[in-house]
Amino acid sequence: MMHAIMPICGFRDPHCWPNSCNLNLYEDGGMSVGWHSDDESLFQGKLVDIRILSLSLGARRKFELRANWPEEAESTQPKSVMLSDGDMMTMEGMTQKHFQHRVPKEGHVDGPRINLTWRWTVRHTPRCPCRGRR
Ligand SMILES: O=C(O)CCC(=O)C(=O)O
Ligand SMILES: [Fe+2]
Repeated sequence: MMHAIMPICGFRDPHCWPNSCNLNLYEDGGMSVGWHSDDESLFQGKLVDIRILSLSLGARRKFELRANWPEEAESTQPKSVMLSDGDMMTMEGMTQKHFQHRVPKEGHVDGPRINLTWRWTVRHTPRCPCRGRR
C-alpha cells in the first residue's frame, strides 16, 4: 500500500517514508474518536514541525478541528471536512500543538470506515528495536 500511496504524497525514496502506521476501524457511525491531539512524545508533535498522512477508506465521515486553547475553542466554531473513500488528508506543522481533532458520532452512517495514519516516530524508548534506525 505504501508503494502506491507514498509517491503520490511526494515521498519517492522509501528511506524517507513514515515508520509507523495507526489503523482505526469505525464499524458504523456509532463509533467515534473524541477531541485529542496526536501529541505522543514519540512523534514530538508538540515541539517540532511534523507531518501526519491520513488515508480514509469506506464510509464518508466528518473530521473536525478546533483550537487547542480553551478560550479560543469556546469562542470559535470547529472547522469540519468530510472525508470520503480514498481521500488523503495531512496534518502538518504545529497542528498537534495548536489544534485538537475528532471524528464525531454520526447516527445516520451505517457502513464501516477505515482510517490509516502514517507518522514518523522520532523518539524511541531505550528498548525499542527501531532505535538507532531512522
Ligand atoms: O479517523 C480519523 O480520520 C482520525 C483518527 C485519529 O485522529 C487518530 O488515529 O489519531
Ligand atoms: Fe488523531
